[in-house]
Amino acid sequence: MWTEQDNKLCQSFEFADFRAAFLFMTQVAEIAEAMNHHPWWSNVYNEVMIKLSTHDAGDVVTEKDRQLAAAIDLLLENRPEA
Ligand SMILES: C[C@H](O)[C@H](O)[C@H]1CNC2=NC(N)=NC(=O)C2=N1
Repeated sequence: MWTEQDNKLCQSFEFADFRAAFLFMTQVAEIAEAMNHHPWWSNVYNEVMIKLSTHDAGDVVTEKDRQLAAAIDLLLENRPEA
Protein backbone atom coordinates (compact mmCIF):
# COMPACT_ATOMS: atom_id res chain seq x y z
CA MET A 1 0.00 0.00 0.00
CA TRP A 2 1.26 3.49 -0.86
CA THR A 3 1.82 5.73 2.13
CA GLU A 4 2.54 9.45 2.09
CA GLN A 5 5.67 10.37 4.04
CA ASP A 6 7.68 13.60 3.82
CA ASN A 7 5.74 14.78 0.75
CA LYS A 8 6.39 11.53 -1.10
CA LEU A 9 4.23 8.55 -2.04
CA CYS A 10 6.21 5.55 -0.80
CA GLN A 11 6.04 1.81 -1.21
CA SER A 12 8.45 -1.11 -0.97
CA PHE A 13 8.01 -4.10 -3.25
CA GLU A 14 9.47 -7.54 -2.70
CA PHE A 15 10.03 -10.04 -5.49
CA ALA A 16 11.16 -13.65 -5.77
CA ASP A 17 14.68 -12.65 -6.79
CA PHE A 18 16.78 -9.91 -8.40
CA ARG A 19 15.69 -10.90 -11.89
CA ALA A 20 12.00 -10.39 -11.04
CA ALA A 21 12.76 -7.10 -9.29
CA PHE A 22 14.72 -5.84 -12.29
CA LEU A 23 12.02 -6.92 -14.73
CA PHE A 24 9.55 -4.85 -12.68
CA MET A 25 11.94 -1.89 -12.84
CA THR A 26 12.25 -2.10 -16.62
CA GLN A 27 8.45 -2.16 -16.91
CA VAL A 28 8.08 0.82 -14.57
CA ALA A 29 10.80 2.63 -16.55
CA GLU A 30 8.73 2.30 -19.76
CA ILE A 31 5.62 3.61 -18.00
CA ALA A 32 7.60 6.49 -16.46
CA GLU A 33 9.00 7.46 -19.86
CA ALA A 34 5.54 7.38 -21.44
CA MET A 35 4.20 9.59 -18.63
CA ASN A 36 7.33 11.77 -18.55
CA HIS A 37 7.26 11.30 -14.80
CA HIS A 38 10.08 9.43 -13.14
CA PRO A 39 10.42 7.65 -9.81
CA TRP A 40 13.06 7.95 -7.17
CA TRP A 41 13.87 4.37 -6.36
CA SER A 42 16.38 2.04 -4.83
CA ASN A 43 16.98 -1.63 -5.39
CA VAL A 44 18.83 -4.21 -3.35
CA TYR A 45 18.53 -7.79 -4.61
CA ASN A 46 14.78 -8.57 -4.55
CA GLU A 47 13.53 -5.34 -3.00
CA VAL A 48 12.55 -2.17 -4.84
CA MET A 49 11.67 0.93 -2.83
CA ILE A 50 9.87 3.69 -4.70
CA LYS A 51 9.26 7.28 -3.59
CA LEU A 52 7.19 9.52 -5.83
CA SER A 53 7.07 13.29 -5.77
CA THR A 54 7.00 16.08 -8.34
CA HIS A 55 10.15 18.14 -8.49
CA ASP A 56 8.58 20.61 -10.93
CA ALA A 57 5.88 21.42 -8.35
CA GLY A 58 8.39 21.92 -5.52
CA ASP A 59 8.90 18.32 -4.40
CA VAL A 60 5.37 17.59 -3.29
CA VAL A 61 2.90 14.85 -4.17
CA THR A 62 0.77 15.79 -7.18
CA GLU A 63 -1.77 14.07 -9.42
CA LYS A 64 1.15 12.90 -11.61
CA ASP A 65 2.52 10.89 -8.68
CA ARG A 66 -0.91 9.42 -7.96
CA GLN A 67 -1.27 8.46 -11.63
CA LEU A 68 2.16 6.79 -11.72
CA ALA A 69 1.38 4.94 -8.47
CA ALA A 70 -1.92 3.73 -9.95
CA ALA A 71 -0.14 2.57 -13.13
CA ILE A 72 2.38 0.63 -11.02
CA ASP A 73 -0.47 -0.99 -9.07
CA LEU A 74 -2.15 -1.98 -12.33
CA LEU A 75 1.11 -3.45 -13.65
CA LEU A 76 1.44 -5.65 -10.57
CA GLU A 77 -2.23 -6.68 -10.62
CA ASN A 78 -1.82 -7.85 -14.21
CA ARG A 79 1.35 -9.88 -13.69
CA PRO A 80 0.80 -13.46 -14.84
CA GLU A 81 2.67 -14.77 -11.79
CA ALA A 82 0.75 -12.61 -9.29
C1 LIG B 1 11.87 18.26 -18.02
C2 LIG B 1 10.98 17.16 -17.58
O1 LIG B 1 9.73 17.23 -18.18
C3 LIG B 1 10.77 17.20 -16.09
O2 LIG B 1 12.02 17.26 -15.45
C4 LIG B 1 9.92 16.08 -15.54
C5 LIG B 1 10.46 14.71 -15.81
N1 LIG B 1 10.14 13.74 -14.80
C6 LIG B 1 9.77 14.10 -13.57
N2 LIG B 1 9.60 13.19 -12.64
C7 LIG B 1 9.26 13.53 -11.40
N3 LIG B 1 9.09 12.56 -10.50
N4 LIG B 1 9.07 14.80 -11.07
C8 LIG B 1 9.22 15.81 -11.94
O3 LIG B 1 9.04 16.97 -11.59
C9 LIG B 1 9.57 15.46 -13.26
N5 LIG B 1 9.72 16.38 -14.18
